[in-house]
Amino acid sequence: MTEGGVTEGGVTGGGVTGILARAEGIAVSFAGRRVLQDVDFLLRRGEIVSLIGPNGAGKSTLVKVLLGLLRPERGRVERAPGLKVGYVPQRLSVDPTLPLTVAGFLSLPDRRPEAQRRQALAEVGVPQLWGAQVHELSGGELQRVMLARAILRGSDLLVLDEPASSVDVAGQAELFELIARVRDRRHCGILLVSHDLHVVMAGADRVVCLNRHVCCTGSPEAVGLDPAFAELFGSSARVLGLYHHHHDHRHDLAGEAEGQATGTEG
Ligand SMILES: Nc1ncnc2c1ncn2[C@@H]1O[C@H](COP(=O)(O)OP(=O)(O)OP(=O)(O)O)[C@@H](O)[C@H]1O
Repeated sequence: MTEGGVTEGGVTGGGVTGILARAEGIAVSFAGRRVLQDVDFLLRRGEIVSLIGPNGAGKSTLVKVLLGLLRPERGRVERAPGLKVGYVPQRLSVDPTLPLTVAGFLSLPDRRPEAQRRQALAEVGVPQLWGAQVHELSGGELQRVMLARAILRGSDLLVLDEPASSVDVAGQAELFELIARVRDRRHCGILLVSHDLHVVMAGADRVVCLNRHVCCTGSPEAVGLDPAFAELFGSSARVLGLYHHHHDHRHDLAGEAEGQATGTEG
């Protein structure tokens, strides 16, 4: 039924290549409907990559494939041996009747020394939240606490789902500075997943623009100027400037590509 393959020993995390995860030729269908087609993706240690695309573009599906939570119908996935992934969700549903402080939450599922927990909270800029109740945190605070938890667990790869959705514009700039600092200090790979094009401009090393296939990829500047990006994001993309890159396919009304994509890894 499937030709998908997952290899855990094929790449050297933090070694010669520094590749944390790689996917090649990925295809996924749900109930006979193709949601990913011929997708290549690469993430290296020390890199911040933004995976962007409109709602339903297949971003979460690709992340699940990369993390080994979903087996692709076609293609190949490789992960660095023993890769530790820290997932920072958009929000977390916490039972408000369950008292749980941030300090306690940082020790889930296994206990961590207080000094390490305090240091992780300080590293993400919210040391004052130590005694706060998790269910009372704002969206932005919760994301920082989740980030602290991922740091504490020594994650090699941090995946942040819609990182900018719960914070205002000023908060977003701060959050992205923080993400860059975490990358510099921990030398982990960071994958930002978003349908919000502003995330593109927020300090990623590389942007991958997905709409069932990789429409364009490269530096934020190059992607911001790509007509494929403009086509996906409409008029809001046009404020980003001029186009210089060619896009040799169009999307039909169902979002399917007509013709060939030429997106290459930047
Ligand atoms: N388990 C599933 N069963 C059936 N269809 C699914 C399943 N998971 C995702 N899909 C469909 O696959 C498509 C891609 O979904 P996916 O969640 O990957 O998109 P996304 O880019 O992450 O979207 P968003 O930005 O809205 O979160 C959507 O049309 C979705 O309805």
